[in-house]
Amino acid sequence: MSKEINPFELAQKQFDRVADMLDLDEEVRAFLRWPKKEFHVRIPVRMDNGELKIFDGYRVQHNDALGPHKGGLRFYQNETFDTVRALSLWMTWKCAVANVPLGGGKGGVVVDPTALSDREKERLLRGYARLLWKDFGPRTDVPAPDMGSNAQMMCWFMDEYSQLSGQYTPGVVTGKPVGAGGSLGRTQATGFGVVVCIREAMKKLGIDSKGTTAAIQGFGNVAQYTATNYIEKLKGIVKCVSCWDRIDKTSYTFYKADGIDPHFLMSITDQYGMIDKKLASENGYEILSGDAWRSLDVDVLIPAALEGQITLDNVNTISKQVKIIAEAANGPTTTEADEVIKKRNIFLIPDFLCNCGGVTCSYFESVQNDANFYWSEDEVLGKLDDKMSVAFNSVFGMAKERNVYMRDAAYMVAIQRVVTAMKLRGWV
Ligand SMILES: NC(=O)C1=CN([C@@H]2O[C@H](COP(=O)(O)OP(=O)(O)OC[C@H]3O[C@@H](n4cnc5c(N)ncnc54)[C@H](O)[C@@H]3O)[C@@H](O)[C@H]2O)C=CC1
Ligand SMILES: O=C(O)CCC(=O)C(=O)O
Repeated sequence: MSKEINPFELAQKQFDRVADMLDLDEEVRAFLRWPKKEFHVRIPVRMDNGELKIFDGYRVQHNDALGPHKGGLRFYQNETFDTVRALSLWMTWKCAVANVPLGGGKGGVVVDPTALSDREKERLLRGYARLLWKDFGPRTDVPAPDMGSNAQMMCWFMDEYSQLSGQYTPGVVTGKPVGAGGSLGRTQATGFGVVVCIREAMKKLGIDSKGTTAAIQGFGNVAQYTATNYIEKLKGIVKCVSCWDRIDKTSYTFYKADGIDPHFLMSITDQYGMIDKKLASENGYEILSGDAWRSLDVDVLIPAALEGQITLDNVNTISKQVKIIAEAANGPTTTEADEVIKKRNIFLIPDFLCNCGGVTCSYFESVQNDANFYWSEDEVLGKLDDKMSVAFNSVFGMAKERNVYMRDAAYMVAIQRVVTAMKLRGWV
């Protein structure tokens, strides 16, 4: 997110706006505007060259009225406490809108993971787990992969926690590899869920998905499976994806007028979502500026990389052809840009609804860990489709009933569920 946009202020602004619309009690607001617990740790790591480096790590637990705190652990060089705070609020609303019995949390380590060897990454991850393990647990707080982290890292977390607690505890973390307590379907779950939301939105808008076009920002976990599912399930065309190029220190858009081939691009993309520019260009891809994805003539725009990507400065570059913005990333749109999107009557699928497929599948993983019984991929994705469709339709129903913007409707559904649980538990 750019320096001027503070994501925590954005998350609080979005909440305040709906709190006003719901005429929410002052005490409840005060409770929900801030996280319940916050941790800042300094993690010492012996690097491969013998040097000792200290990394800052955060974990923020926003609300656990509906169940244990839940949310990813990011490894990102520009991480800030406020970004993690914002993301922990959004996790609370995400779990509530998905209707899974979980609360909100998020973690982050200030580090460029691409600059670490695998062994350094393991030491850093285990160091983070050692400092905070008493505040994690299957009934307390359960992390998951997020930007810059992956299934292998979750497995190290699970192992460190299990060793420290003296008990094999797969449910302390989700997004683990299949074969080490992970669930089939988790890798593609977020992108799969994004496409279920787009499918449901198209049904409501009377759009036949076949042949529709999309532009995607990013090409990491979420963007990759959004692209494959958009093409395979909706029979649509993805015109571009994009990525951050850490060698050139800039971003690029990879464009093909008749549609990209995500499987080919995945074969030339590294574990951090960086596409090989040379190989792409040799295979017929046009390499455009990092901003180009936003202004293409497409039906669906899908930010799937970072916070703060659609702002007042650039929202008017969005093509008149765009009918749907599907927010696959967390917090990609500022409140000022929201006003323009509303006026232009572009249908918005808000982030914590659009990308709740990941945490919903994480919930399925916890259920399987508790039962020590594992489901087939079809079973996982079938249940995910059902839950995502219900979540989409509950928000759409609220938007119609109250005649409000989809983001406000998603907040209304989520806040009401969280506040009901808080009241039932006697917290407010
Ligand atoms: N992985 C998951 O299950 C979930 C992720 N999210 C959110 O989705 C977004 C993406 O997450 P992942 O795909 O997991 O991350 P990732 O780390 O796998 O991929 C991030 C992608 O964004 C690209 N990128 C980074 N900076 C960029 C820039 N300035 N311009 C263009 N591209 C850029 C990277 O090159 C990479 O392709 C984040 O906002 C994350 O919080 C939300 C829900 C679940
Ligand atoms: O799978 C999870 O538990 C959380 C995923 C996440 O961090 C997110 O949805 O932003």
